[in-house]
Amino acid sequence: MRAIVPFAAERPKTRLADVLTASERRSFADAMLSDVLDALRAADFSPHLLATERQDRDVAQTVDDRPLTEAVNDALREHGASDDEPVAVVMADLALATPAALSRLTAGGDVVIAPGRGGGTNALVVRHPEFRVDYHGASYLDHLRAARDVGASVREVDSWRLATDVDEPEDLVEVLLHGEGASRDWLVDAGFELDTSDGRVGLTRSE
Ligand SMILES: Nc1nc2c(ncn2[C@@H]2O[C@H](COP(=O)(O)OP(=O)(O)OP(=O)(O)O)[C@@H](O)[C@H]2O)c(=O)[nH]1
Ligand SMILES: C[C@H](OP(=O)(O)O)C(=O)O
Repeated sequence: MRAIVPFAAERPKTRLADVLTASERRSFADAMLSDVLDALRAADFSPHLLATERQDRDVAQTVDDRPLTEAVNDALREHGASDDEPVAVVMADLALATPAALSRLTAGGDVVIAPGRGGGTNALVVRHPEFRVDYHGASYLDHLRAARDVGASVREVDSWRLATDVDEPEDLVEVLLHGEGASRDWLVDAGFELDTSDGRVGLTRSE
């Protein structure tokens, strides 16, 4: 199954600005993208990058610098999502995604939704030609509504790994705890460590 992977290349992960510089955020976002592409390929998806600028990677890609929703909807239109040719949309910041978790997206449903923590939509499979995305805000709720409006059935994938998109500094703790790939390695190389001194596990960084 084709999997569109949207990727904001120039100023990614601004919500991590308190703990990472702009160039570190670009480099870390790139490591997360590697993990997502690897996991998708291992789960037999064909990834297709939808990036705001061309990426020096061996992957099919479309460059589109418009906002996320417009770019994804155009890609859905172009690829013509249908029952015969479903199209997945998988975010590039799912650093904990495993092939097993991603494979759960492929079971039936006109629209399959893996919600993100905090109201977002981390992964979708679209089999209905009229379904369109509307990201940001509580996009999970907006996508349920959008599916209902076009008469599409919805199946939800309840997956902690797919629900954990890496947006805020506290999400880096989850990557250190549970990551298995380039994103975790990047954090370790950058000097991040778990802080288990008090209450909920936190994050420290060595100089
Ligand atoms: N193609 C494209 N992808 C985008 C765009 N904005 C975000 N994305 C991607 O969509 C996914 C989810 O986006 P966010 O969690 O908002 O990521 P972000 O924009 O890098 O992070 P913040 O600046 O902290 O909001 C990630 O895979 C981003 O790379 C965009 O305008 N165009
Ligand atoms: C793109 C957006 O991501 P979030 O801001 O929730 O990480 C969403 O899922 O609607």
